[in-house]
Amino acid sequence: MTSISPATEGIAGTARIPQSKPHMQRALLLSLLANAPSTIVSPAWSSEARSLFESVQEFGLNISDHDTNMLSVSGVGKSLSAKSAKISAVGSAFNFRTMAAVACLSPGETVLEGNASMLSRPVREFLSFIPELGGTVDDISDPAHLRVRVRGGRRLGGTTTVDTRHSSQVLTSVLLVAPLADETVRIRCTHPGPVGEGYVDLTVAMMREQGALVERDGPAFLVRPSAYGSRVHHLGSDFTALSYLAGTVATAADGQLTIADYHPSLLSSESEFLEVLGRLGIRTTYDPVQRSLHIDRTAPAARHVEIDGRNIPTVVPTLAAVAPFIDARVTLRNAAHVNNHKCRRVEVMVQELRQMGCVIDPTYDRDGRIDGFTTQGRQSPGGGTTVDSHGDHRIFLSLATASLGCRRPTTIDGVEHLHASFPDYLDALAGIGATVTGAPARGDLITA
Ligand SMILES: O=C(O)C1=C[C@@H](OP(=O)(O)O)[C@@H](O)[C@H](O)C1
Ligand SMILES: C=C(OP(=O)(O)O)C(=O)O
Repeated sequence: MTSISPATEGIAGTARIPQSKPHMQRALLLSLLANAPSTIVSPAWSSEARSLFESVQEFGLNISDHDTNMLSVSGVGKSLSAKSAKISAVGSAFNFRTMAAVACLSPGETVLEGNASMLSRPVREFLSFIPELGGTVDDISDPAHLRVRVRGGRRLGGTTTVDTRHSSQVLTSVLLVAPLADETVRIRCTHPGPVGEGYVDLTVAMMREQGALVERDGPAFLVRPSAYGSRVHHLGSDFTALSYLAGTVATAADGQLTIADYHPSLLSSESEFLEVLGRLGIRTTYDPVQRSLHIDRTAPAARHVEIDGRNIPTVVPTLAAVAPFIDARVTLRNAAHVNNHKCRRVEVMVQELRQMGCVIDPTYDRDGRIDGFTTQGRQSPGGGTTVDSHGDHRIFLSLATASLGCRRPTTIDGVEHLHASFPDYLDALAGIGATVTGAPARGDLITA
């Protein structure tokens, strides 16, 4: 068990964060689907990126050169075929959904498998794009695994309707493979403004950079047959990883931080998050020459800071962790979809923060679902307890952020899941002055 002590002396120093996981995953997929060589500069090797890397190799991605600074590969374009019949996405819904879409392009049969956490997420009932575009899909799950068998279509194309209320990832998955269909693909979204829209915009931007012909008209997309060309991918920084360190500027007794080698990404969710931090009184100042991001504390922008969680799903748990330490009321709404993740992230954060002694209440949407949280001003929670990260890296990271502001050390289980997005997190935390005990050796973290 890992224990994090109160940061009564404050935090200070310089830290580094990983490159963006969403960019890395898209870069791997686009590299497979490209007809030409691609290079990923400073690849971001989280366990989820590694697992996707293995999957795209199964479909034919070829490595030409690989060291810590550079990954050079060549893709197969439309000539996809799975070498092995089985692809494992472990606990990553992004990997499962995107690989299901990729399997649609492959003439053979592919079995995709995910762990038990994915059985309770909106994954299997949202694969109807496969038959709508001309492939077939059978659900062969058992109680411990989500498992589907996908067979690609002879002639892919047509119209598919995507439900965009629960996740943006299905839309991203269909979009990514659509240029390689034989005929034009039309995608109709059930609702205007998908949740996590910034991620869809990132998908479209990266597709266009590689030559895909994508048009958007409100909730409708039209993708014409086109080829993905060669690309050198420079990944931005991972703003969700940033959130856990930026949050410590509010939760620790005092302090300021510098993030070295910070590269703003193309994600609109990132700029939205930095704007929210500013309103909470966590100021970020970017120096484009030094490529550093300085973070310090100022006063919140209002007595009641209201946040819309729709486009910033990954940082909703971080904001819940930070809210009890802000000198203002904080209310975050429109985040019911964040309960569709590795665990029911909003509900779990409210529950575990209460266990640590925080006063935080859930908010409800019109259908009576928990859609956010509200706090009433700066608190001094007791801590001194053990909390559960529910097997979810983002919950561990968020609870660790809150732990620095408690009066007694907090023990958090699930450190082994940090590898999913931020393998060097504990070193970064120790480097800014936090006291962490019981941390495992790096090699003991889960690697896939
Ligand atoms: O496309 C992506 O890379 C992601 C999309 C979002 O998923 P949801 O729309 O399911 O929240 C986000 O939460 C996830 O961490 C990454
Ligand atoms: C993107 C994430 O999860 P998933 O792919 O499982 O939705 C995440 O937890 O960072």
